[in-house]
This record gives sequence, C-alpha cells and structure tokens, in this order.
Amino acid sequence: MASLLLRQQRVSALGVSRILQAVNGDSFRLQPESNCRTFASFGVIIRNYSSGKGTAKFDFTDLTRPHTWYPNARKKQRKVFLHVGPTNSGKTYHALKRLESSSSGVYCGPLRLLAWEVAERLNKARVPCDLITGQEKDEVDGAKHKAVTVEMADVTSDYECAVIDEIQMLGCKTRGFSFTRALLGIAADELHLCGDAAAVPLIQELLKVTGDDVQVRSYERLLPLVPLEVPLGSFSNIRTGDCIVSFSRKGIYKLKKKIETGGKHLCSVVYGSLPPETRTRQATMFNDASSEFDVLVASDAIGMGLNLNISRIIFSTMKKFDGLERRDLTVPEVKQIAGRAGRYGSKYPMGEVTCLDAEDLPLLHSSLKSASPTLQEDFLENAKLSENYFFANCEEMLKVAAVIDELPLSLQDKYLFCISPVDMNDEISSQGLTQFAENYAKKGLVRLKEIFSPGSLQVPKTHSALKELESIHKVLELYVWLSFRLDESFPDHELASSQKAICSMLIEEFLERLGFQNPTSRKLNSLMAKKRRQYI
Ligand SMILES: Nc1ncnc2c1ncn2[C@@H]1O[C@H](COP(=O)(O)OP(=O)(O)OP(=O)(O)O)[C@@H](O)[C@H]1O
Ligand SMILES: [Mg+2]
Repeated sequence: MASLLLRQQRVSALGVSRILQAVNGDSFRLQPESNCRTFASFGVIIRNYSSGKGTAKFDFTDLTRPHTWYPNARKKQRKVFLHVGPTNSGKTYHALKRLESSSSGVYCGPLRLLAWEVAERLNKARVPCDLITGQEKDEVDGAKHKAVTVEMADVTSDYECAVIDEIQMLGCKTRGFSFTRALLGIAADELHLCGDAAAVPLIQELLKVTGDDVQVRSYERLLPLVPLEVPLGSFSNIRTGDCIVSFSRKGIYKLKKKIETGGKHLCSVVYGSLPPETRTRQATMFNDASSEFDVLVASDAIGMGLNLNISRIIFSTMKKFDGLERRDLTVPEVKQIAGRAGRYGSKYPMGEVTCLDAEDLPLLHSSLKSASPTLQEDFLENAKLSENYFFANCEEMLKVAAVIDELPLSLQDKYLFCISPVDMNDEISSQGLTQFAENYAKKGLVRLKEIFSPGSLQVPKTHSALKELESIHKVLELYVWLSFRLDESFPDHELASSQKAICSMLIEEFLERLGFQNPTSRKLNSLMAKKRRQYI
C-alpha cells in the first residue's frame, strides 16, 4: 500500500466550522481558526474542499481519489518509466542520463547524500543543478534542474523530466506519504521511477486512474554479488574495501576500535545520527583510494542507492532493534545492504558478502535467495480510503503536537513545528524544539543566542560528549530548517549554519583522533594530518 498523510483539525460540535487540509493536495487552502486546541488529535481523517471564503463544500469522507489532488500533474499525460532491478544494476544511472539531457527536471531521493551526489554529478556534467533539502538550499545560476530530498518535491512546477529514486519507499510507514505525493503530484512529461521490482504492481495499480502511460524496464546486476560460505571469524581477516555493518552507534564504535587496534586499517564511519555533511565526508574518505581510511563501519544508513567502493559487506549481526523489538533483518533490508558490495566501475570485479559469525550465515544466504515481498494491500483499516492507500504513521508528529498544543500558535505554525525534523527521542533535541516554539509563541522572534552560546563548542573527549554534540547539531539543524520557513522570526540563519558546520567538524576531529589511538607509526599520523587539512 502507499502511504498518505493528511492534516486535520477536529470537526467542531457544529460539524462544519473547522477546516482541514489535505497536505498532499497542495492546491487546497488552509484556514486556521483561533483557539483551536485540537491539533494533537491527529488520527481522525477528514478532508475538506475549502473555498477560502468561509463557506465550503464539505466532503468529509471521500479520500478515495488522491490523484485528483494534483491538478497540475493531471493536466499532463505523463510517460512513466519504471526502472526496476536489484541493487547496483544501473537503474538510477539510466534515469539520470535522461534527466541530464532534458531541458528541465528534478531528482527526488530519499537521502540528502543521494540528492547531493546527483547535484554534484549534474553540475560536473555542466547541467546547472540546485540542491534543495529540508536544511539546505544551494542555488546555482541559471539552473533548470533540481536535486531534492523527496519531502521537498515541488508539485506546482512543470518539468520535462522527473526522477523519483527508491520508489519502493512509498510503502514506508513514516516517510511513504512523501513518495506517494511525488508519484501522484509531480507535473513532468516524463517521470522515471527507480527501485525494487516489489513496487511494480502497486504503482501500476495507482497509475491506472491517472491516464499516465507506464512502461517497465528491468535491469540485471552489473557485477556479481557472491555470498561467502565462510564467516569473517577474526578481525585479523579484515581487509581494505571491507564494510562491516552494525545497527547501533555503540556497536559501530566498538567495531571501529577493534579494527583499528589491529594497527592495519583506519575506519570511516557512517550512521544515521551523524550530521549529513560528516557522513558525506566520511564516505568520500572511504571512497578515496589514496586515503588511509580503507575500511567502513556503517549502519543501514548506507543501505540506499549510495555508491561506495565496497568490495565486501560483513554483517556483524543479522538483528536490528526497530524501536519496538530486536528482530531479524527483513529480506529487502539484507538485499539493500548486501547490494552495496561490488560497485560497477570500482576496482573490485565483484561484490562479496558474509557475516561475522557462522551462525548468521543461513539467514544471510536464504534472504539473498528470496524474492522481496510485493508491496500490497494487506489491510483495509479505513473503509473511506481507496484500498491502495494507508495513512502515514504520525507518531513522531503527535509527540511534537503534545508538546506544543497548549502554546498560543496558529494552526499553520503548529503544523510547521510538527513536521520539522526534530528527533523527539533525543532529549536535547526535543528541549530545543520546545524552547524554539515557546519563544516563537511569546515574542515572534527567536534568537539563537537565547539557547546556545556560540564559541562554546569543543572537540568531544568522551563518547557521551560526542553524543551531546550530535544532539546539539540536531538543534542547530532544526533552527536552520525553521529559518528557511520563518526567516523573520528565526533571523540567525548564518550563525546557526556556521555553528552547525563547526559541530560536524568537531565530530570529525573526534572520529579522526579515535583513529590515532592505535596506529603504529608516526608516518601514519602525519599522513592523517595532511588528509584532515584536505577534507576541511
Ligand atoms: N551503463 C553504465 N555505464 C557506466 N557506469 C554505469 C552504467 N550503469 C551503471 N553505472 C554505474 O554503476 C554504479 C551503480 O549504478 P546505479 O547507482 O545506477 O545502480 P542502482 O541500480 O540504482 O543501484 P541501487 O539499487 O543501489 O540504487 C554507479 O556508480 C553508476 O554510475
Ligand atoms: Mg539507485
């Protein structure tokens, strides 16, 4: 099923006075009402066609036709190409070739790293391309192309060509609605969708009603991926080009330490809560053959679309805590991660994959042999929805809603805070959000200095200080995000951006110092200092 998100205010006692907006339908108008304390009551799903003048035609229940929410896209008969196949099979490559040769276009990816990679690539190919993510806007003179994270996709502009990468994510409970919105809403003559074949039947079904012309192109892996019969066993068997996978931050640093203690390798690290720019630099260092960082320790943050020079993936575990329980990795997860090994065009002729422990090998082998389960309708929770859709998981938003519900803010502002990139499970980050929202409600102006003293940042000395710095980075990132949307009320955009950059530099400094604890020779130290200068 494809995910949808709607925002709502509860219908008042009279039943008609509260106004709702379908977020997916950018054509709808929002009419916030005062004294509305109902924002935390997401969950009841209602849609309204607002006239903008107080009188409105209501259709509270019919959510069965989301494709009609995007009139711009519906004016076109789009040519839709579905590029499907396993990882590393050239799906994105072919879609990007088409994007590059079009007169205007947009690339929508699930990760900032991917959007960044595409903007780099197009600009290098002399196709000026803007980079737009929730937190950054890098505009290039004369650009007719954009590389964006899917949440930033614009459904009001016209493009010749659009690419939505990792389209199977439209089934994702938390972020899927943005993929659904992009799929139904982008007004492009040609729409290229790249991803897992598991999404084909659902997309064909969803696009039956749009009048688009849909073609499927299947790809084969460009380099073989070989599941090994033997586990890694000992860390002394680690070699250049290895990527060892762990799903916890703690686990990642433990592995890094173990490998570096051997004195032969230095490890780049990539995991979700690292600042994105740090992730990019760590990945770049690993990819650079002249860098001493020849081994990667990563979480599943590397699992989507990224091109890394990995020769062998080693699963340190086949279990992952998903917020509720520690469970086995799913077939698509194993395939996505394992598929990172053996990048076409790198120096490795094939990819290999294994586990640290022999007991995990059977699950690895069986997962790689299994077909990914197709995305399909598995429940009809709400009879008012068309059977191909389900509602987005709003849990994270509800946590924010609960915090800001009492504040005297307009519905629009409350909604903005609800969709902001805050990690409410992180104490510092959630305190940051609360304070921003409170100060904004009180004074309409939020100065960064009120909650943060510039100049106070230092290289962390302990893991808990590192964690704190990661959280501070999140708060600064939140400020930058808000400053893009409420620029007059959050005027310290430059300061927040520069402090954010310092934060990630300090984190990287810590990561590099970790690498110094063990290396054997002075020569290596001076090499590292040189590298560090290069990457700063
Ligand atoms: N025909 C080609 N010529 C040259 N390079 C190619 C070609 N096809 C793919 N590549 C390169 O191979 C690598 C993998 O391709 P790509 O990223 O398109 O794979 P993908 O199928 O999208 O994988 P994933 O599922 O991981 O996103 C990239 O570095 C890409 O530039
Ligand atoms: Mg890809």
